[in-house]
Amino acid sequence: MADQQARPGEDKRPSEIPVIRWEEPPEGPVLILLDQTRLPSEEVELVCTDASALMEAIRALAVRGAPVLGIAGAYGVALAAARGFDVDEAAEALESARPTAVNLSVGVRRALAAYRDALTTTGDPTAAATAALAAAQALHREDAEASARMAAHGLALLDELMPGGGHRVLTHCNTGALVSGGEGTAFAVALAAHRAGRLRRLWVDETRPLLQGARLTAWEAARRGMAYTLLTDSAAGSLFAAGEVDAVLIGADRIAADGSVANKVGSYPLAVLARYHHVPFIVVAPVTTIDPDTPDGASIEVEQRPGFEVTEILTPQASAVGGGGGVPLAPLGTQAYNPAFDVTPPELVTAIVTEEGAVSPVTPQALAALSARARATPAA
Ligand SMILES: CSC[C@H]1O[C@H](OP(=O)(O)O)[C@H](O)[C@@H]1O
Repeated sequence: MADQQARPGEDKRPSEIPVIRWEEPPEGPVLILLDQTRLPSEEVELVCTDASALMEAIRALAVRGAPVLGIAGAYGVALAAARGFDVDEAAEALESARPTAVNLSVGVRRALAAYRDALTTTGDPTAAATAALAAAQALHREDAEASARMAAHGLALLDELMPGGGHRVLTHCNTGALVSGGEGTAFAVALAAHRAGRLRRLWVDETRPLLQGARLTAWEAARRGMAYTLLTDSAAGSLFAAGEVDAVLIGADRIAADGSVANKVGSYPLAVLARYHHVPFIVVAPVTTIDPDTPDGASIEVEQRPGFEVTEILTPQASAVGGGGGVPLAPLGTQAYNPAFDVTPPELVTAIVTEEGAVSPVTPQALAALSARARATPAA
């Protein structure tokens, strides 16, 4: 098997284009995104001038991944305020763009609260717009700091579970710098292990149907000089059976109060495989992904996506929202089942790693204590 070998010393961010950035050209403020639907073949900027454009970008997964969705949602509220649009309408539209990732709502609501508070105290829409932007920028900074802390806690857990290093880690979907204000969540742990010389192999699930693993994680791992190997999702089982996986590291889009974890579809089968083969199944996510208002896994709304994402290979020209135009993989008219996420019950989760530390076993009480600790920790 011709695996990619580690390239010590090479350690570059995924792109020279930031994943998300706010700019204020003379014609008015804009939110600029690195269009993730065009990666890895093209590094293209997507300029959003209003919340509607940002909502479409979120729906198309041009910007994607729970933590950065929260950052984007907050900037979207600031954009609407700065450009004089109806802020409440913009907030509602942004929150509806993708229902499973709780961070989107967290970011939108944080900027909206800042806007409303400032408008109440000053009566000045400009001051309120400034407050919304400050909230988005603070969230952006905090996420970068949280990513670094998750990486450190996650590596410490890997070393504790598997003393001696040489970790062979399997990951699913994409959880690197493309989903974060920093270096990501689960991927950031693998990157920390690589930098410490303790990552023997990163197994990268391609992650059908939108191929976040093949298109994005493999690309990030290559830029970071990591030793990685791409595999089809269906090949993961044989890797476990061959004893080639020491741990599974995945992200999360929403963690219910009971510890149920919603994440990219295909995560739950990995949890079952990990349990059967006695391999740690580790979830890495910021505390803000823990949603105390969602009691259990059955309460999590799982986003259902269009069938053409399964029945077609989407070319850069084929919109991931408009649909069609891709290369058919199935007979025309084929109906497809396409949940974007699945839910893993807490009993299959070895640990949840956050910026406040790791929780294991995963219990409602431990998660509540973690959230309380985060609230008590001063923001960056
Ligand atoms: C840790 S955020 C990344 C998270 O988001 C992905 O979903 P999507 O690509 O649809 O935004 C996937 O669930 C990842 O684990």
